[in-house]
Amino acid sequence: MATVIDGRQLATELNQATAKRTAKLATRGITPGIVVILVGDDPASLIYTRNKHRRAEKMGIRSVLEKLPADVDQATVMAAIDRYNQDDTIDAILVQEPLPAHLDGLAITNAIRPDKDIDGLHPINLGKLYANQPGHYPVACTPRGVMTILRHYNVELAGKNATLVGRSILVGKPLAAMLDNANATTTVVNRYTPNLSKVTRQADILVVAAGSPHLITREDVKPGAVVIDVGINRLPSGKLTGDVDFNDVRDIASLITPVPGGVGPMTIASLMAQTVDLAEWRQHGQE
Ligand SMILES: Nc1nc(=O)c2c([nH]1)NC[C@@H]1CN(c3ccc(C(=O)N[C@@H](CCC(=O)O)C(=O)O)cc3)C=[N+]21
Repeated sequence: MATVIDGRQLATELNQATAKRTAKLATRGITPGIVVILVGDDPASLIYTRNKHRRAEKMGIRSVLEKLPADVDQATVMAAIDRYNQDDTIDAILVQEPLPAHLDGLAITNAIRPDKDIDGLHPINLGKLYANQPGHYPVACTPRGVMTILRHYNVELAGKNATLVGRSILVGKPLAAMLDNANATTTVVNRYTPNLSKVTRQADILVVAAGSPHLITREDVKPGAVVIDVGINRLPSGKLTGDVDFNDVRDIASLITPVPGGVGPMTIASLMAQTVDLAEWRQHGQE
């Protein structure tokens, strides 16, 4: 029977550590600041954004919510980015995904100052991660949270097979780079991969971020594997469920994340920790 990873508990511990760091910065008159730019009124995005805002304010991070209408034009979004790039009270800029199709998301991502790029999506930050460069730079918060979970539960990575189902720029791609940098042998599969099950069954660490409810069942999992479920799917009943059929897989895995209460809370906690990192790094750059 697998140990169920307690993402909420781990997030609470990380949030306490982050709050201590903001308290210390406050004695120097520094308040880390994050802006979340939300375009339109997608209900799921509204919930996440409000959660982030509440969490930030609770831990001494100034949080600004910039709500723009669904039909906003590109120039207005670019002007907002430019304003926050220059605003010294803002350390972190997050543009909530998904964006409406009429907007050029790449141009928006590329306009964010790399040292304020809280999602680690700017090509400069992605390139540094891919090259495993030393030094300080932001990385995507969900993968960062997953790496923290793996470290906390002492999951050995060097020499292990890590397989990722999903290759998004916010999760699969950066997490594959992080696992590779930690000397795991990484395999990234996608919807065109033949014999998916055969590949996933080789995984010592299986990360699923495909956005497909209960895609992974026990036949897809190697006995004793560590299973990390990044999927968040809302069922018609309103219940949240992951990309892994938790009840089917839990007794074959050694460690498994639940949904909710697994990766999600760690994403938010990592976002807060990295906002404080960005504030500290910028401060050091100015000294
Ligand atoms: N630029 C950008 N960066 C993101 O990091 C980003 C984004 N856009 N767009 C949407 C996704 C999704 N995401 C979640 C974060 C926390 C939970 C979370 O805390 N989930 C709770 C449940 C929350 C609930 O009940 O709804 C849990 O899993 O336990 C979920 C989803 C960040 N995302």
